[in-house]
Amino acid sequence: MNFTILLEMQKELDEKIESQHGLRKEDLINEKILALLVELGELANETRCFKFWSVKPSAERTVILEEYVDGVHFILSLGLTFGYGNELPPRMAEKKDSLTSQFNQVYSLISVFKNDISEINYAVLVDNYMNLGEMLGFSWEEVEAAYMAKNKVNHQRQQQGY
Ligand SMILES: O=c1ccn([C@H]2C[C@H](O)[C@@H](COP(=O)(O)O)O2)c(=O)[nH]1
Repeated sequence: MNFTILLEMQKELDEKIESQHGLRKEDLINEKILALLVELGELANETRCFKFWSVKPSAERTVILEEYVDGVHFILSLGLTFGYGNELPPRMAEKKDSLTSQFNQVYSLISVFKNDISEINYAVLVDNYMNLGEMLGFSWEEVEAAYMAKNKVNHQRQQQGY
């Protein structure tokens, strides 16, 4: 598994967004961290994994996958900002024993990364976000394909003045 193609696609999308809106990626760190936290919340909301007070089922798998790859966009985008993500270390993180705990773990790791933007903290975040994807039942091939589809939509949105 490698990120090379996705990083290249993310770079192209980010550059389009930056030039269209007259921004520099170095100035968008806070926004992208918050965007990632928000996407993670949207993802959790669609799974409904923490809603012990409700009997409604989770959203459809495709909806959950789309939310998941929105998060992948911002993770890659943050990696590109700091030159991280080209060489990911081997998968080492252990999965938590419930989806809710895994979500809380990823939230914590986004904060850890925000407070100390190091390559190791980035790699640990990526590792745990990938574990979250596996716990949601997604293969890497599915994630890649869904990422590519959403990346295309994001380009179209920019062209249409989103
Ligand atoms: O610099 C950016 C800004 C946004 N997005 C993408 C990530 C998500 O797929 C989507 C989020 O857009 P909303 O649907 O939340 O507006 O935009 C990027 O890839 N790079």
